[in-house]
Amino acid sequence: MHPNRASARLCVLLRHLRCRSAGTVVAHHTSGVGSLASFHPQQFQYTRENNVLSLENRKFYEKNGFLVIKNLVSDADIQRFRNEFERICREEVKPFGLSVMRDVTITKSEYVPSEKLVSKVQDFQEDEELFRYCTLPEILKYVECFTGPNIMAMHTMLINKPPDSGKKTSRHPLHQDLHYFPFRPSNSIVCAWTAMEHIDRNNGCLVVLPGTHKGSLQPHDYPQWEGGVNIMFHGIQDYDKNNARVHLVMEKGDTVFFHPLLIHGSGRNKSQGFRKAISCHFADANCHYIDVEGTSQENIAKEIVNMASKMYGLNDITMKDVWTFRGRVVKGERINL
Ligand SMILES: CCCC(=O)SCCNC(=O)CCNC(=O)[C@H](O)C(C)(C)COP(=O)(O)OP(=O)(O)OC[C@H]1O[C@@H](n2cnc3c(N)ncnc32)[C@H](O)[C@@H]1OP(=O)(O)O
Ligand SMILES: Nc1ncnc2c1ncn2[C@@H]1O[C@H](COP(=O)(O)OP(=O)(O)OP(=O)(O)O)[C@@H](O)[C@H]1O
Ligand SMILES: O=C(O)CCC(=O)C(=O)O
Ligand SMILES: [Fe+2]
Ligand SMILES: [Mg+2]
Repeated sequence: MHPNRASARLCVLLRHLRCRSAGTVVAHHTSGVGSLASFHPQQFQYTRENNVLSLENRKFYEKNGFLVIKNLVSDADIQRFRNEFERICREEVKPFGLSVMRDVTITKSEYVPSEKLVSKVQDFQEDEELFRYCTLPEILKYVECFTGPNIMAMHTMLINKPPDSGKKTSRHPLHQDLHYFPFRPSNSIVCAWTAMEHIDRNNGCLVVLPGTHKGSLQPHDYPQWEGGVNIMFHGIQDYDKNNARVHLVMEKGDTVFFHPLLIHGSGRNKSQGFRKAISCHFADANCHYIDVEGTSQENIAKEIVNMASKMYGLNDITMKDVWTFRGRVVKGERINL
């Protein structure tokens, strides 16, 4: 799309969304505890009752901040996501709003449209084929246990972790996703991350620090890595090195649901293949925006807002605008976000 047309479209959209949200009554969900939770002997804080999670599942998530569901997404769906990703890389389609990221070691190399030069695509909310992931009933069924029935898909990514160039830039530093999000409460946000192939320590699996979702949001910044760091890959500067690290070995279709405060990252890809995963962050539509000015999130907010302003040639964009623009309702109604 021509950049002027794109920014004109964005202006109209933002005006519309600002009007809409101005008239909305703010109704906060104060806790993640569902109405039937009181029938259980223990109180749950991070999950809601809806007859999908077994008691064992719920206890696991409450304690650890993540839950892996095996074989949740079909091979046929994953093949469709792969096909569409390849079409995007070959520039056969250019979904509105989508960002294509290359590894930091090759950002200055000549641009050839190829899957081998793309490390991730982000914000595919306007790509019907990839966005199907965020609407799959088998995914939403689980998401609802964390968000409740009004569900927004807030942030979408397909990660194509490249074989490491030798500079270790394929790592993703340990971080909490909440660092990027100007909405709360955190217990009403969940990430779904689906392995698109077998993923283990060799090709750079997810690494999680179980139980860290019970802590608070930590300050994040670029790690001091000799070989360079990818843009916006902030990490926690000093996390508890004694905390157990768990490497999540996953098969194609396996899906992990995790809390936005859970500290996680991913290791180097030592294989020759491009390790693929697709993910979406969902939130309860009742969540509310917060002002991150003066908080530890200010550094990333500045980067995100600058990037969006550059992308659309607009200079009065706010963090709330960026996230309002990215968000899509996938179940129930759009409320505050
Ligand atoms: C839990 C969620 C975590 C999240 O990630 S939340 C969302 C935050 N991230 C985003 O929104 C990323 C959105 N995308 C972008 O910022 C841009 O698309 C992106 C990746 C910079 C590419 O920009 P383009 O304009 O398409 O490409 P370009 O090649 O002209 O680059 C613009 C400037 O950025 C630099 N760059 C691109 N990819 C990089 C990388 N991987 N690491 C470090 N720097 C990188 C590039 O060198 C260029 O810099 P300069 O202008 O020449 O100084
Ligand atoms: N020394 C370190 N300091 C800070 N973060 C690290 C360090 N080493 C690894 N990490 C981060 O921890 C996570 C997992 O690392 P992991 O040890 O699994 O991968 P790796 O170091 O790339 O590979 P491996 O240890 O299997 O050779 C990643 O997010 C990585 O960025
Ligand atoms: O797939 C990965 O390597 C993890 C990415 C991640 O945690 C993120 O982008 O927030
Ligand atoms: Fe993350
Ligand atoms: Mg290591």
